[in-house]
Amino acid sequence: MRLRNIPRAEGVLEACKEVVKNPAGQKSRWHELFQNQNPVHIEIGMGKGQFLLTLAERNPDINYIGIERYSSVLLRAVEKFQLLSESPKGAPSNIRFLCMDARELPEVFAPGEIEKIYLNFSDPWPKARHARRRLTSREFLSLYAKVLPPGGTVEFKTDNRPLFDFSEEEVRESPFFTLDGLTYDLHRDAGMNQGNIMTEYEEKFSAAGNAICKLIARKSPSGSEG
Ligand SMILES: C[S@@+](CC[C@H](N)C(=O)[O-])C[C@H]1O[C@@H](n2cnc3c(N)ncnc32)[C@H](O)[C@@H]1O
Repeated sequence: MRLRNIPRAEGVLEACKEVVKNPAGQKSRWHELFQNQNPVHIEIGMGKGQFLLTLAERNPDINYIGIERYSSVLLRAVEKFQLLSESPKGAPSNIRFLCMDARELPEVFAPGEIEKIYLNFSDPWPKARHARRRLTSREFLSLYAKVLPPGGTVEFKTDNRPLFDFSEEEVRESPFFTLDGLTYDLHRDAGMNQGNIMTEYEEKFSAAGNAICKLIARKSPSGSEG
């Protein structure tokens, strides 16, 4: 996506009460913010928000937090949310938005505070020297292990086969996670595709004929918290 941080975005995000302005101040208190004890699921790199908004509408008993590091991109998701609010059906009340880098996860969430992490069509960072920046690298997996409880999961989708192969390898070598599911062609895999919600990138790439890969990594009961 070309847009980065732009002044108009800052104003809209500031005014939106679903955008949490001081996420670190909510650490250990996310249930208070949602005013219920429902599980919290997050999407990192939520982009324009179609995936998480649909999930939130379908699952009112789960709390969702969309994380995006660029305000210009988060703006698109928030505008989608605001359009829904003005529609007769209204917007889901179980969703919040954070403008932050995933590297800050342990400052924002206490150990075990998140039950599921979604990563969809994450940036591939194709150069080997940038491998640590990939959201499925061992560096990020160890951050995820800090905020998930034992049994918590990371679900990752992409059409980028080199990134997917790298991610599978990182999970297999991880001391914190075990591979719990994998497909190289999600849309033809009845089991893994059940309840699948397409992201904006998924719609674009599958329309172009690309197979979508998906893996599920589960935090081991014995795995330490990174
Ligand atoms: C290729 S887009 C995919 C958007 C969306 N998930 C989809 O599937 O349509 C990846 C998004 O992840 C965001 N992103 C990348 N690294 C991030 C990080 N470390 N923390 C938060 N967001 C990140 C990017 O800004 C971008 O919006």
